[in-house]
Amino acid sequence: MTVCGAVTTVSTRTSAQSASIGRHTSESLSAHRIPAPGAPVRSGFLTLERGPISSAMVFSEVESGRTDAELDNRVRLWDYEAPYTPHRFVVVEGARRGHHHVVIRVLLLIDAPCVRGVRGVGAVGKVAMSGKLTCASKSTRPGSRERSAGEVLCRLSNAREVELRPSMKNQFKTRIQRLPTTVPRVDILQQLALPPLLWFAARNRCEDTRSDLRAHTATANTVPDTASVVSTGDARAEAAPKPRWGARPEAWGGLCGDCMSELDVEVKVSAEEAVEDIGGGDLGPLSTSRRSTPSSEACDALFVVQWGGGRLIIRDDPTAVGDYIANYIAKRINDFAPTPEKPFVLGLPTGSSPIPTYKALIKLVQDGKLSFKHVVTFNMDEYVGLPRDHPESYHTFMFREFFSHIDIPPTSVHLLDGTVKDLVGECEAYEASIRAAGGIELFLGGIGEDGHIAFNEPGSSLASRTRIKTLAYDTILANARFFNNDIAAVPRMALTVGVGTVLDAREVVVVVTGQRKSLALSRAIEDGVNHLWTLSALQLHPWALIVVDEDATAELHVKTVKYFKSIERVQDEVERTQAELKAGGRAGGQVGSME
Ligand SMILES: N[C@@H]1[C@@H](O)[C@H](O)[C@@H](COP(=O)(O)O)O[C@@H]1O
Repeated sequence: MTVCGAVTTVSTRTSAQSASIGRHTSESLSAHRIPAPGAPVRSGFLTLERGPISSAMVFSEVESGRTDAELDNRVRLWDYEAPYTPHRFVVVEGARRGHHHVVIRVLLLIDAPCVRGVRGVGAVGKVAMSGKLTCASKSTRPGSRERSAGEVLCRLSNAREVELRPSMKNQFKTRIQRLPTTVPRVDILQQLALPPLLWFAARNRCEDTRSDLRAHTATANTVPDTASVVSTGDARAEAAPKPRWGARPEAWGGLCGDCMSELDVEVKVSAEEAVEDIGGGDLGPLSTSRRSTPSSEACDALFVVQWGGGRLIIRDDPTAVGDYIANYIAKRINDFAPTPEKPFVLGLPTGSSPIPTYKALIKLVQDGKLSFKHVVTFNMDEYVGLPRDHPESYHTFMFREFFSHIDIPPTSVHLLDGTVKDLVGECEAYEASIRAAGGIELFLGGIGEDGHIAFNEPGSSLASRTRIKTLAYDTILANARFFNNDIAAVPRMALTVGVGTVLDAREVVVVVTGQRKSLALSRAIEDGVNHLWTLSALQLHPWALIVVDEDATAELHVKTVKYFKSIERVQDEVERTQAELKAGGRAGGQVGSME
C-alpha cells in the first residue's frame, strides 16, 4: 500500500492537463476557499479535510446537464493519503440554488462495517468505475442496476483490480489485493490504496430511515446501525451483525438534515469493462450509464460530514490544552443534555497531564456553564494494594483534583478498587458496570512515556479488557515522582481498563503534553497500530481526538504537524461559515463539528 501525505489533483481533459497533475500540499488544499453562501460554486472549491484513510477520492461535477465528456473535463480527483487513522474523512460540500445545479458529490466514507454487513456478496474481479457521482435519488432495490454505495464499496473492496474508466485509466490506476470479505475495516481501508471507493450512500438509505435517524439525533446518544444506513437493501446486509460505531449524533443530524436530503450520491460504475464475478456474486453487473439531474434544488449550504477517526489538536502549552479539552467535554455533556435516566458516561484518567483539564472543568462548573449532576464517571486505573486513602491512590487523586470541586454525586463515581481480595472479580464487575451504564460516551485518557494508555503497558493486547496488569519498569520509574522518588514505594501492579475497553467508548480524547511524551505520540500516530505503543490502537477508533501541546510534537514530522494544523484551519473556517448560515436560518443544523 502506498501511503503518502499529499493530494493529487487529476484533470481528465487533455494530455496537457494531465501533465499538470500536481502534488499539492495541505496548504494548497486549504487554499480552496469555501464559497460564501449563495456564491457560485466552482469546480475545485471543494475543500476536504484529508482523511487518514489510505487514500480517498472525490469527484466533483459542476453544473448538471452536460454530456459525460464535458463533465469528465470537470472532474477533479483528489487522492488523499494520510498518515493517521483510517476512518475519518471530512467533506465540505457546497452547492447552490439555481438552474445550474451544482453537483458536487463527494464521497468518501469509509467504514467497513458496511463491508462486513454485506459480506457474502460476490467478489468482483475487475471493475471499471466512471467516478461520477450525480445527484438524484436512486433505488437500491435488490436486482436494480443502480447500486448503492454500500454495494459498490463492497464490490470494490473485494476487487483485485480497480480501474477508472478508460478516459481516466492512464492517469490513475491502482491495483489492490483481493481482500477477504471479513477483514477488519482498518485492514480494508489500509489495503484499499486506491481511489477508495468508499462511497457513502447518503440519500438512498437515509431517506428510508430518515425518521429513525432524526429520532436518533433527538435522543442524541444512540447511533444508528451503519449496516442499515449504508446497506444495499440486501436482506443479508440487514441481518448482518451490528457494527460498533462511534459516530456522533451531530454527524447523523447532518447527514439527515434538510440539505443533505437533497444530495445524493451515486457511484456510476461503467459497463465498459467486463465485470467478472469471482465469488458467487449475485448482484448482477455493476453497470449504469444514466446520468440524472438533481431532483430538486441543490442545497445551498455547506456541509461538513465527519465520520469518526482521528484528529490531532495542537495547542501552545498544557494550560491551553486543558482549556481546549474542558470546553470540548463541556460541549459534549451539554449537547447530550444528560438526565437521571440517561446520564452522560465519562471515562477519566489520572496523572499530571489531565490536571489543567480538571481545573478548567471545575471553573466551568463554578461559572455555572457545566454540571456533573447527571454524569457518571469511570476511571481508567488504580494501583493494586494501595489503600484508597493513600495520598497517591488514584482514588485520592481524583477526589483531590476533581470530584470534590464539582457537583457530581459520589455515587456516580466509579473507580477500580485495588485493595480487594478478588481482583479478577473486581475487574469483571467493573466491565459489567460500564456496560450497565450504557457504555462510555467519551473516554478521556492520558499516556505514559512508553505510549501506554491507562496502564496498558507495551505488549498489551489491543483487545484487552479490564484486568490486573504488572507495571513496566519504565512506568514504575516514571511514577516514582509521586512517591518521593522512592522506586520501592511504587506499586508493582495495577488494575486497568483494557485497550478494548477504551476502544469501546463512543469517543476517545487523549491528552498528551510535554516533550517526554513526544516519541510515544509519534509512534502512535505516525506508525501503524502496534501493541508496543498501545495509544496507537486509537487508529482503530472511529472517533478519536488527541490534544497535545507544542512540546509533545517534537518527534513528529513537520508534515504531520502541518497537516493536522491545516485540518483545524479548514474546520474552523467551515464552522464559522456554518454558524453564519445558521444565524441566518439557512443551514440544517450543526453537522459533525468537533469543537
Ligand atoms: N496510569 C497512568 C496513566 O493513565 C497516565 O496517563 C500516565 C501519565 O501520567 P502523567 O500525565 O503524569 O505523565 O500515568 C499513569 O501511568
